[in-house]
Amino acid sequence: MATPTSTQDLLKMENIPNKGRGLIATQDLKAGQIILTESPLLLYSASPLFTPTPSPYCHHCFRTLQPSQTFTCPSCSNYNFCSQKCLSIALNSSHSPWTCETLSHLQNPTSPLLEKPFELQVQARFIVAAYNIAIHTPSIIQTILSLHGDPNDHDSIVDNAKFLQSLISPFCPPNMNFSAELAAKLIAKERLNSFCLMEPYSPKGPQRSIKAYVIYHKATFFNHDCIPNACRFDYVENGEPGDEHNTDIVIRLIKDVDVGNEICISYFRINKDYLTRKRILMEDYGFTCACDRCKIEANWNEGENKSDLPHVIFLSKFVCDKENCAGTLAPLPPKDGEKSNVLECNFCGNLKVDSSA
Ligand SMILES: C[S@@+](CC[C@H](N)C(=O)[O-])C[C@H]1O[C@@H](n2cnc3c(N)ncnc32)[C@H](O)[C@@H]1O
Repeated sequence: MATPTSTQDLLKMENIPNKGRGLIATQDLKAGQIILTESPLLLYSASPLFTPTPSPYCHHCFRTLQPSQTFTCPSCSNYNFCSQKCLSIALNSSHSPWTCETLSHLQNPTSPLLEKPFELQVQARFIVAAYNIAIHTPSIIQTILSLHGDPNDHDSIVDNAKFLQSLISPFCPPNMNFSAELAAKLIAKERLNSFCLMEPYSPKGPQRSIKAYVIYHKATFFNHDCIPNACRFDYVENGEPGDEHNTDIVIRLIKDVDVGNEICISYFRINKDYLTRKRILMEDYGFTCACDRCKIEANWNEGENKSDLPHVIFLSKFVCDKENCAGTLAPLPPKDGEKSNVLECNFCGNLKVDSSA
């Protein structure tokens, strides 16, 4: 596993034709290079408010809880933490007294959220987390509001915001101007800019589900490409309990990138077929991808020999072939200026020697 190192400012934000803002290389960069390591602006649980079993993850750092070492919120008894340190930090930040009290009301058995879809229950968590940040660090909310996304992007945003605001407003501090309009803007930003922290990989288990959502300030400006030149790693289970850097995002290059070229990630697993990618990108992100791979795949004829196409070669090299994985492989960081011939999977962590390097 690669140890994240500090990253200099290797990226610059620019307007990219037909894509909005994007990130470009400020110098020639090598495959495997870590180009960004960044801590969350906002992090919240993807677990619905009403579930039959408690979440198996620390409610602050999202490491897997060890049953013999669980620390519970002394006020609500609903939330568990992996260590005394995580609990103490959480009580002054992510699980502040305001959050604790508001979530307790929303999770009351008479709560109107009980019968609502899981998606709305998770949105309630997001609004509580965002308002909690607004109370303690208002500048972060201004940053989130400056991101891409508009309440009119999706039919349900305004209605969901009104409903959630009606439930949360009785607990809002009177001096804070929290409103349904603000909630709608926040939901719109969250929809387009959040990353998922996934459950640990298991070769036998079902597809991994999401344990938390995270918004990062700079990483959110990576645009999508179906043949990305970078991919995202996280090391959530690493480090000592209470060390919060485990939720940092690490972006590593898959290929060399020349100065001035845009660096893109894929917004989902790279092995998805053309029609699935097209649908997700339109429904979830509101755009049609015009990358080289999409242009070719949109016009593919049945029976055509595809094995020598650049993106087919790319996929055969950089899609992890471990059972139940299909993560993206990227070289380990270069050492002493030398590129590594070992590829690491960003889902399962498997290491594989690249015999073609
Ligand atoms: C997470 S934001 C990326 C940063 C964004 N470009 C900005 O200006 O803030 C995602 C949005 O960027 C745009 N985007 C990302 N990749 C794109 C692409 N390949 N083609 C067109 N638009 C893209 C879409 O509007 C998408 O909803």
